[in-house]
Amino acid sequence: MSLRFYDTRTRQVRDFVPLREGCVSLYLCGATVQAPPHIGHIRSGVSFDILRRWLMYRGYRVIFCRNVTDIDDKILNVAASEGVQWWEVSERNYRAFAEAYDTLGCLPPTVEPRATGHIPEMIELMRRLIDRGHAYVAEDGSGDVYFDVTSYAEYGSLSNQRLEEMRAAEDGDARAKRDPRDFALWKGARPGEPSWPTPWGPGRPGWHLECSAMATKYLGPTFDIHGGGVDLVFPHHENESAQSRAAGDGFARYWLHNGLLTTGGEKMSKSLGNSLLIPEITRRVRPVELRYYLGQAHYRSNLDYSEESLREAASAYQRLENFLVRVNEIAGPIPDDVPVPEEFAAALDDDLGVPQALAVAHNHVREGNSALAEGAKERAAQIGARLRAMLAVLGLDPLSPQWAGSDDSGLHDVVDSLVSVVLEQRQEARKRKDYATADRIRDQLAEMGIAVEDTPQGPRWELKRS
Ligand SMILES: Nc1ncnc2c1ncn2[C@@H]1O[C@H](COP(=O)(O)OP(=O)(O)OP(=O)(O)O)[C@@H](O)[C@H]1O
Ligand SMILES: [Zn+2]
Repeated sequence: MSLRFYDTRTRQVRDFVPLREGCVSLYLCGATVQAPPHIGHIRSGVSFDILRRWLMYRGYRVIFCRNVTDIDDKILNVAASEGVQWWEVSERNYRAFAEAYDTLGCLPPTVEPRATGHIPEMIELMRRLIDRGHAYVAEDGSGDVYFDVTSYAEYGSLSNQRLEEMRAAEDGDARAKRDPRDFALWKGARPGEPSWPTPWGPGRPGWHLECSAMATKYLGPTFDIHGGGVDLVFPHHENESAQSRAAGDGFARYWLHNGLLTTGGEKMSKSLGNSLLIPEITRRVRPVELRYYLGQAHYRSNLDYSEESLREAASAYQRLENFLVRVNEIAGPIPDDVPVPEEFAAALDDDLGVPQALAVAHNHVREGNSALAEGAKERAAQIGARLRAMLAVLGLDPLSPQWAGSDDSGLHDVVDSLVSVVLEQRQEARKRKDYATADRIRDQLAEMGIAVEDTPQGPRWELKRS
C-alpha cells in the first residue's frame, strides 16, 4: 500500500510521491529561541522525528532542514529586560532546544540554519518579489518592506480563507502599509536594535521571509514536505507560501501540521505562562517515557496534558520495555534487524497512524507474555524481535544505545547483585516456612520501589516508578 499524508493545502489525505525518487526533502519550522523549550515544542519535534524515521524505514534518504529563528521581537524584548545582548538570549536557548531534542531522541537535522546567517538569501527573495510587483518598500522612510497581499490571487489558499474575511496583519506600522493585511517581509532598523544592510536601508528580517529563504536555499525552489504546528498555518505558513510562490518558486508540495499540546484545552505557550519545561517532566518520568507520551497520540490530534495521562503513558511504555527485557534475559540478545509486521507498516503508511501502530505493538506484548508463561521461549523471542523493530521505528527501542542504561549508567548491575542477595535470603526464609520474614523482605523492597514477582524460573524484580 502506498504512503499517504493529510495535506493541509488540499484538506485531504493524498498519496505521497516525492519529487526525486528515493529522496525526501523535509522542512520543519523550528524554534524561536526566546526561551527554553516546553513540551509542546518538543511534541512537534517528536512528531516529525517519527515521520522522518518512517520515511527512512521505507527506504528514503531524508534531507531534513529545521531552522532556528535567532532574531525576533520576542528575543529583543527578553534581552532588553535582562540587560544582555540579543545573541546571548538566542545562544542560550538554542542550546536548551538542542539538548531537549537530544534528550528526547530526535535525530539531529541534516542542516539547522539560523535566520541571521541567511540575510543575502532574504534580500534576493525580496528583490524578486519587488521586481514582480508583489512587494514594496514603505514610503514613510522606515525601511520596512511589505508583501502586497492583493497582488497575489492565491493568498489565503493554504489556510482556506478568503482575502475579504482576513484581519489586519499584526506586524509593522499600519500607516506604512498599502493594505492592513499586507505583512512585513523586512523591518526597517529602529534605534538601538540590531540591523543588517540592504539596498533599501538597514533592518532585520520578518519571521515569514526567513523560512522561505532558508527552505529554498537548502531544499530547492520546490521541495516535498513542509511541517510545523497547526498554530502556524496562518499567518506564518500562508505567508511563507505566498512569498515563495509569488516569487516564482513551487515551494512545498505537501503541508503537514502537528496538533497542539494543550493544558485545560489551551495551547501550551510561553506567552500564556502555562509552559512545562523538559527538566520538570524528566524529573517525574524518564525521557523515553516522555517521548512515548508525546508520540503516542495521532500527530494531528491535540493532546491535553495531565499528570495522570503522563503516568499512564509511562506505564504503557514500561509494559513494552519489561517484556523486551524479560525476553532478553530468558532467550538471549534480541536481533534488531527483522522487518516490522505488515499491520504496523500499514498503520504508519496511512498518515502516520501511530495509535494503531502502537496497538499492534501492545498486542505483541500480550501474545509474548502468554508465550513466556507457557515456556515457549522460541516464540517469545520471535515476538520480541518484531516488537523491537517496531519500537526502533518510533525511536523507542529500550535496548538501543540511546535508551539502554540511560536510567542508571551501570548502577542496574550493582543493584541487581544486591537485590539477588536479599532475594536469596527471602528464598531461604520461605524454605524454612518463615513466611513472616519472607513477606517482610518483600515489603521492605517494595518500600524502596522494587517489586518482586515469583515466576517458575524463580523470583524476578523490577523498579516500580511511583
Ligand atoms: N503547544 C504546542 N504544541 C505543539 N506544537 C507546538 C506548541 N507550541 C509550539 N509548537 C510548535 O513548535 C515549533 C516551534 O515553535 P515556536 O518557537 O515558533 O513557538 P511559539 O509558538 O512561539 O511558542 P510559544 O507560544 O510558547 O511562545 C513550531 O512548529 C510550533 O508550531
Ligand atoms: Zn517557519
